[in-house]
Parts: sequence; C-alpha cells; structure tokens
Amino acid sequence: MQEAGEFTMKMHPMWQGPLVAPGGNRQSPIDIRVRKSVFDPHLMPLIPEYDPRTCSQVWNNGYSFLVEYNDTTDKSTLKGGPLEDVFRLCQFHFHWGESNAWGSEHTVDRRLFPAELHMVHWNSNKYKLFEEAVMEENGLAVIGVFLKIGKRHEGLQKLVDVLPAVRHKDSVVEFTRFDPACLLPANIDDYWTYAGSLTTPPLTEAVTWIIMKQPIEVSHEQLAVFRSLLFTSAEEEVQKSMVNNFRVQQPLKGRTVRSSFT
Ligand SMILES: COc1cccc(CN2CCc3cc(OS(N)(=O)=O)c(OC)cc3C2)c1
Ligand SMILES: [Zn+2]
Repeated sequence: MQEAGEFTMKMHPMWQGPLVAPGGNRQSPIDIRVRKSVFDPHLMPLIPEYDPRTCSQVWNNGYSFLVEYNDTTDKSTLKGGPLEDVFRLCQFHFHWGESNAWGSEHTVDRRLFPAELHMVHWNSNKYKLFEEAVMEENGLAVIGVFLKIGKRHEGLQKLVDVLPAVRHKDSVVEFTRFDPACLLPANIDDYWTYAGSLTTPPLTEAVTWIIMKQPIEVSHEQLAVFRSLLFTSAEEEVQKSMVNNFRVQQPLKGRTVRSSFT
C-alpha cells in the first residue's frame, strides 16, 4: 500500500490550486494519527435516517459525480454522534485515484485507500439553505467512508450502472429510490471526528467531519467505471479522465481528532 507523499501524479488543475486556503486554520483533508486521537466517551452513536424517495439525480460537476437528494424537508437526516443539531442530506460523491494505490482524501496513519465516499449534510436547525450553511462554522456535517478493493458492492452497482449516462462534465441523469445507508459500513459506531473544511471550492471551514473506521468493499471493476468518467464536457476537444480528484493533505494546526472508540 502506497503512503501519502511517496508518489507524484498529474492532478486536475483545481487541485493544483491553493494548497491551504488563505488564512485557513481548519482545512481538510488530514492524516488521522490513530495514537494521537483522543477517545471521547461523550460521543453518541450516529443516527442516519434516510428516505430513498428523496433521491433525485446524478450529476457530473466536473470534479466528481454527485448523487443529489431533495433537501427541502427533513426527510433524510443525520443526527447524533458529535452533532448537536439535525443535518439534512443534500448529496454524496466520491474521490478516487488513477490506480488502486491511492485516491482517498483522508489517510489513517498515512495509509491511503483507493477511494473515499463523502455524504454531505447541512444544519437545517440553524439555516434555511445549503448555500447559507456552507459559510458557517457549524453549517455542514460530512460522513467519510473509505473504499477498499474486495467483493462487489451490490448496493453500489445500481449507481455504477448509470455512470455511463453522466460520462461528461455537466451531464445529469434522473436517479431515484436509492438508499445511501447501503453505502455505510456495518459498524457506524466507530469513527473519528474533527473540525475541518470542504475539500473542493468554496473550501469553507464549515465541516464537522465524521470518518468511519470500517471501510466498505467494492470490486476493482466497479472502481474502473468511476475512472471511465471525464472531467471534460462533450464539446471539449481533449477529453480528460476523471481520476485523482482528491485534495492534498492539509496541516493539522493543533486540532484534536476525537475517536468514538478506544
Ligand atoms: C447548493 O449550493 C452550493 C453552494 C456552493 C457550492 C455548491 C456545490 N458544492 C457543494 C459542496 C461540495 C463539496 C464537495 O466535496 S467535499 N469533499 O465535500 O468538499 C464536492 O465534491 C465534488 C462538491 C460540492 C458541490 C452548492
Ligand atoms: Zn468530497
């Protein structure tokens, strides 16, 4: 397994941007040093409650593919864990590499995974819209789940099957009745949590990160379909494979990573 920093690779321009947002003291992603994380006995179990009927579409936004949820009501929410409010699911997406040796944004004691799932939620107790919450320090909660190569993930296959329909940037396809809970690992009680930021523009320091200790397994073939997507729109002359769509690790700057387990 490669370690972060041991390789160089061509990166999509947007990830060659500011390594640290100007003045950023809580940027993401980070390396999670297990032995430096602090067990917090007050961390509660996470309570994800998702209604598959709020799933609406899959969209290639030129950085990743986003599975979007109707977030006009509290039908699909996350609460508990380190959270004091109710957070509404708005989308999930992934980050991955050109090879199985790297691709995740977070690492665990420098261990890289081939890909990472992010489930993005916003604080609907305090804000009316995602656009508002994305600018506030308690505005967002993102669940991170590491992907490792193994057996085929039957729940993920329904999503993999529609990806060819969103091969190009700005393409959209209707996608309904998908329960994102099927992408969570069996054990969601063991996680790390820390205060961080979005890892793509607007890079705002609005995120309570909740990183699952247990990865999920997907097949090599399923990840290969992720890599068949393109950063570029159908009109562009030069087509660029959508790979290595992850941000480089950011300085911890004295932050504490808490764990829900010993
Ligand atoms: C709906 O209101 C919006 C306001 C600003 C930006 C956006 C779009 N953005 C939201 C945050 C986000 C966050 C993303 O990644 S991440 N790793 O969660 O920071 C992301 O990865 C492809 C895409 C997006 C899409 C929506
Ligand atoms: Zn992400």
